Amino acid sequence: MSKFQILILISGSGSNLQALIDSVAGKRSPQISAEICTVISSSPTAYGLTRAKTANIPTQVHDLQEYYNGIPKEDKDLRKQARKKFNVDLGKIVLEIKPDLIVCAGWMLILSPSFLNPVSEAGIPIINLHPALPGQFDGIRAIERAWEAGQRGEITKGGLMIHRVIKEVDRGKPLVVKELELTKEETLEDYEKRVHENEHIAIIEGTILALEELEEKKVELPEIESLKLSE
Ligand SMILES: Nc1nc2c(c(=O)[nH]1)N[C@@H](CN(C=O)c1ccc(C(=O)N[C@@H](CCC(=O)O)C(=O)O)cc1)CN2
Ligand SMILES: NCC(=O)N[C@@H]1O[C@H](COP(=O)([O-])[O-])[C@@H](O)[C@H]1O
Repeated sequence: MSKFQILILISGSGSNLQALIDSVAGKRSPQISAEICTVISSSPTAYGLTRAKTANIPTQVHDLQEYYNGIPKEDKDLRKQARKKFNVDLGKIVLEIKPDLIVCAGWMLILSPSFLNPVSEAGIPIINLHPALPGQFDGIRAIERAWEAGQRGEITKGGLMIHRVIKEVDRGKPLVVKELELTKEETLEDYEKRVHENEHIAIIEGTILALEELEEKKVELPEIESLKLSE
């Protein structure tokens, strides 16, 4: 029986991609029973591309800056059109590959409805790793912002989550949530290290949960089809 195919979106170092690569290869538990069909990076210099190539995983670069080339920063409308085409084209690339699941593992660009809608219509779920608790620090620099809030005594808990990707950034349904105590004595570097260690576990757990949901849907479908035929 063919294995589920996972497409992974990255933008940087790819340490979470590496955790998924190692899990799929059986080098890290729990093991993901699926294949990584493609890694797409938003940056041509992302070290994650090297990690993927080392693991013989096909890679592509989908660089927003290439879409912005020649457009002055001040030309907001033209840049908006270019960004929309970036999303439309990314959707076409993904639908051509037809993965079963998309994992955002450090993908640092907001995905617009021009991408999300066709992918959703194709029935391809997307999950994302975010280094903050649900509703805590949406967007970028979440680790730093959580640590700073801890330093100000505003919060005592930070953490990270794996969540469904919807239009509203970092507001999709959480699949995995890991809370981390924040103390004023801990340096940002040490907190960041703890976050990353837990991310590498959470991204495997979240991917397995998403695949299990796909499996359940696959099992349900024939039953529904057979019920329809018997009517
Ligand atoms: N529609 C969605 N897109 C994305 C989601 C999501 O939940 N819904 N998750 C993000 C990942 N992410 C946080 O986990 C995130 C990444 C980047 C940004 C962001 O503001 N990016 C800016 C550029 C930032 C910069 O480089 O200065 C942008 O896209 O213009 C927010 C959240 C993946 N996408
Ligand atoms: N908002 C998204 C976001 O901040 N994602 C963060 O990018 C890093 C990717 O690291 P990696 O490239 O080593 O996997 C991770 O820390 C992840 O939480």
